Amino acid sequence: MASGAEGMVAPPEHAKDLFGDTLPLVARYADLLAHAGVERGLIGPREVPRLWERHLMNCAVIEELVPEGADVVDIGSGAGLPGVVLGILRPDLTVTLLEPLLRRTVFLRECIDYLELPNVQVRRGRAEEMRSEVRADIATARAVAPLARLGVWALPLLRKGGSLLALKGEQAESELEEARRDLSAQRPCVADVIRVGRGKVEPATTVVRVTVTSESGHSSASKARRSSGGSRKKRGRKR
Ligand SMILES: C[S@@+](CC[C@H](N)C(=O)[O-])C[C@H]1O[C@@H](n2cnc3c(N)ncnc32)[C@H](O)[C@@H]1O
Repeated sequence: MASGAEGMVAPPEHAKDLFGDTLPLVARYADLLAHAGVERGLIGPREVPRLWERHLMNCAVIEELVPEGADVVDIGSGAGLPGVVLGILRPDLTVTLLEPLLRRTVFLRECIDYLELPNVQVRRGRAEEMRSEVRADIATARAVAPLARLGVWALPLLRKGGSLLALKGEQAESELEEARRDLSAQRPCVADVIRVGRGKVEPATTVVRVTVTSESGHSSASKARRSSGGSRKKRGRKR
C-alpha cells in the first residue's frame, strides 16, 4: 500500500520515549494516515498537524492498562485508532479491529498488510452482532458511542475480569455516573475513571475502565426479574 504522497509527518522529539524501537513503524502508520487516510476520507485533513500528539500518542498511553498477552477488540476502529497503535507497540497482544463500514475495513486490511502486523486482524461487523463470535480480555473504543450504549455493545464481548477501556473527554466522570445503572444492568461490573500518560501526553488521556465481575451476561438483579416473570412493572401489577 503506497502512502499516496511525498513527505513524512515528523514525530515530535519525545515520541521516542513512548514508542522506543517501534517508532519507525508508528511513523509509517502516521504517514499512511496523513496521505492515504486523508485522501480516502478516513481522517480529516485538519488532523494531520496534530496526528502525533492528539491521536497516536494519546492512544499509545493506554497500553499500560492492557495486561500481557491479552486478546483485544477495538470497537469502531475507523482508521485504526487505538487498535493499530496497540498492535504495533505490543506484539504480545492479539488485536481485532472491529469495524462495520466496508470502506474502512478495506483500508484497515491494507494497512496491516503494509505494516506487516501478524498480531492484528480485521473483522467487519457491528459490536452488538458479535456476541457469539468475539471473546476478549480488553475492549477498546475511542469516539464511538456514549458510554451507556458502548456498555451494551462491549460488555457481552468480554471474559470475566475483562475490561472495556473507553477513551473519553473531560466529562468522563459525569458520563460514567449517568451510565452506571445501564452498565450494571448489562453485566455485573465495577467502573472508574483513570488518567494515563501524565508527563508523556498533554493533556493526559482520560479512560473510563469498566471491568466485568461475572461470567454470564446479565446482572443478578435483571436475572431475578426475568426468573420471576419479567419486569418490575409486571410484578407490581400482579400484587
Ligand atoms: C468517529 S469514528 C472513530 C474511529 C476511531 N476509533 C478513532 O478514534 O479515530 C467511529 C467509528 O465507529 C464505528 N461504529 C459505529 N457503530 C458501530 C457499532 N455498532 N459497532 C462497531 N463500530 C461501530 C463507525 O463505523 C466509525 O468507524
